[in-house]
Amino acid sequence: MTEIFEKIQGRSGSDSKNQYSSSSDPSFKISLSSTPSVSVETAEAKGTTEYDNQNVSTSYDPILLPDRLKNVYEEITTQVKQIEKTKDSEEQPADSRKKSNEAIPSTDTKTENLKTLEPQNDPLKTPPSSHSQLDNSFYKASEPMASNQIMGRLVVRLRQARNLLISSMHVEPYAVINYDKTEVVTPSSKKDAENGMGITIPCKTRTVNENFPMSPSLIQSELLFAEARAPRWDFETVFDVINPESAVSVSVYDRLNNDFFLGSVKVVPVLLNEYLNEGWYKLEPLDLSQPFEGEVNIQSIFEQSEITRFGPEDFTILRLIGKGTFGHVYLVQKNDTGRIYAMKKISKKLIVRKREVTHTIGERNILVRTSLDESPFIVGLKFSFQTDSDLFLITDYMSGGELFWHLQHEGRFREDRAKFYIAELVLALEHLHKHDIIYRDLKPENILLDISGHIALCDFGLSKANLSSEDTTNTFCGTTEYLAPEVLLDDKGYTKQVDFWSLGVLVFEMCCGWSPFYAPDVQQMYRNIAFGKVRFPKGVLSQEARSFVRGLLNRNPKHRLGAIADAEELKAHPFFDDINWSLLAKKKLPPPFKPQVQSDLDVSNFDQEFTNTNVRNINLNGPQDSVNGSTPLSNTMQDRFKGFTFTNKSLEDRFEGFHVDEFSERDRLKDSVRNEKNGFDKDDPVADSVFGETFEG
Ligand SMILES: Nc1ncnc2c1ncn2[C@@H]1O[C@H](COP(=O)(O)OP(=O)(O)OP(=O)(O)O)[C@@H](O)[C@H]1O
Repeated sequence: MTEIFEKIQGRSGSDSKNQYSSSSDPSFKISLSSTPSVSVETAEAKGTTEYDNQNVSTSYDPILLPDRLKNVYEEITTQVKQIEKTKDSEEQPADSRKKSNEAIPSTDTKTENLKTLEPQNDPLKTPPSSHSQLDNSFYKASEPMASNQIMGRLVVRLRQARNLLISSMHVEPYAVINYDKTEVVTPSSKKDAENGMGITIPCKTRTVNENFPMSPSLIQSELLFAEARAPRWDFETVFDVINPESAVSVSVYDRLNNDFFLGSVKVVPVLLNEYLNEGWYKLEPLDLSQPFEGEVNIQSIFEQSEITRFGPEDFTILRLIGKGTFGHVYLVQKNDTGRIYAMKKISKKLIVRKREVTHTIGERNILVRTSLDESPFIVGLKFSFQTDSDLFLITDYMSGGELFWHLQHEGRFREDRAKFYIAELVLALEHLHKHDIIYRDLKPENILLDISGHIALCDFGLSKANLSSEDTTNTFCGTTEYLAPEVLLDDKGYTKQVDFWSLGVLVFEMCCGWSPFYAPDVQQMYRNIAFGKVRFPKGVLSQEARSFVRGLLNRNPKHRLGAIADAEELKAHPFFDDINWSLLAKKKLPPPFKPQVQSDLDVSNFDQEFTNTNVRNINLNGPQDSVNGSTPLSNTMQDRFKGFTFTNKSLEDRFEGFHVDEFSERDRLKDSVRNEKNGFDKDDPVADSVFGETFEG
């Protein structure tokens, strides 16, 4: 990978910022997409220019281009502006363009004179973020090519930081690099001595009072402090590019001081083939009103790929990390980029046999939908494909493991830690509900932690899409302990409110260490859910937390917290008084717990029962277990899986109104529960009474 940067830098013949990389090869092309859109050859070649993509608009800074490309630049700019004009005259609203970079590179002495060439109101220019005083010389194609045209690799290199705001020289800065929900952790910074690099001392530390010259030991400690403020990583990683809107975000922490947060920055790279993005980017603090220092040097290069479809042969299985009802989940490595993912392999025969085809296609569709959209706290789908016998979902690997795993190991969480997870879950549910999706299977096993300790929901196998706020559904599904009473009892069906009930169960379980309705016997558990009292253990939950749980565990869904204004109501509850929702949504609130993860390949947060399994002989291209057998599925059956493969081509969500998987057990169960409770009227407002430590929803 280093070679790529060296190649590019070598070509441009300089190390300066934001250089356009040109080749000495006269046939070198600036190509904006794999299909003919804007293709410009260099002066030495024919010089033909083709344009046909109305969506392309970009801008280059001519000062940054080698001389021989300046003409080309001018030609592009003129043509692009013409395209823009045409678009404007077609009455496309100017503000329909997406804002791009959330951060801008900072200027340094070298780039100071390379300031904006375009007028401030140029729509192609990224608006500087309000809190930054720095100039912006970083552009992106404001309306990138259709997403199906952009597939490739983004090589990102985090070189170093400078002027970090640290209080002592004893630090071990490392960074978490995130692109399109894929996270990578760098090792701690290298000492400059290891790099053979000299170090620079910031001016202010060099002021010397002539009457009191600095002693050698003072100079030495000044030097060490300056060195600590400018850690060097020279770390490279490669990401798969699927969503052209995605930003590279870099967050710097201090490993030595309890993962202390030293700032973060977000940059949307220019996705032009082999274009070198480089700059010093100002780090942002959590609280933007505070003065803050620190910058990072980030380079990235996009390499376009011709491949638009992937299959099992493009991945290598490394470990088994989980088993679900319909298949196994593996830690895999993508062969071309080396990127690590989780691969869920689902047996077609098994889902046909269990009449779960619609749910499985539904899961894939919801993941596609949430992946193409900025969905916080939902595991990101990268690829989906199929063979004759199996379906495959490739998602970002959440190396922090299941919340269940941590809860099991720690017994229970402190309320502030539980609150953090619940708050992120509220945002995840808010997002799903806004998209008319009910999650229906909220439980600690389906809540994963990423490398930083943020949550990500996985397993949308039971989710139901296309259900607006008034709509009801009545499939009997979910995990017993978390089932809302109306799922058991209400013939008219249930609504999104079932997710908030499960959330109430979760808050209780996280803080108290057991589930409020748990019973070893399932029938008893149903009875507890329908009629049981909830007992709060003494001194565990604050008043606000109890009130929050009571609000959620209200048996009448019409009176449940969230019934009127969905997640907004939950967010406004006093339990969350100390949560800054906008910072939380941007993942800028530091998680209360950071999972121990040494590298991308670390599986220590998963059950050894899975991770110790030998996976060497697994054949992803054919049936491997007895359930698949050897008889192939009929063509009619295979047809039901059409559309599962996700190539990031135009998204045609095919959410069918489905009504499958009714458990025959359901009616029997309802009757038994009803018989127990004579006269229970589900429509009655249920008294929210609390008797000391006990309440009935
Ligand atoms: N992206 C991921 N990163 C890390 N681990 C994952 C990921 N996806 C799934 N897992 C692990 O695999 C387990 C099973 O995955 P999942 O719940 O999606 O499978 P399932 O077959 O739908 O399971 P279930 O039977 O519970 O419905 C998860 O609980 C988790 O431990």
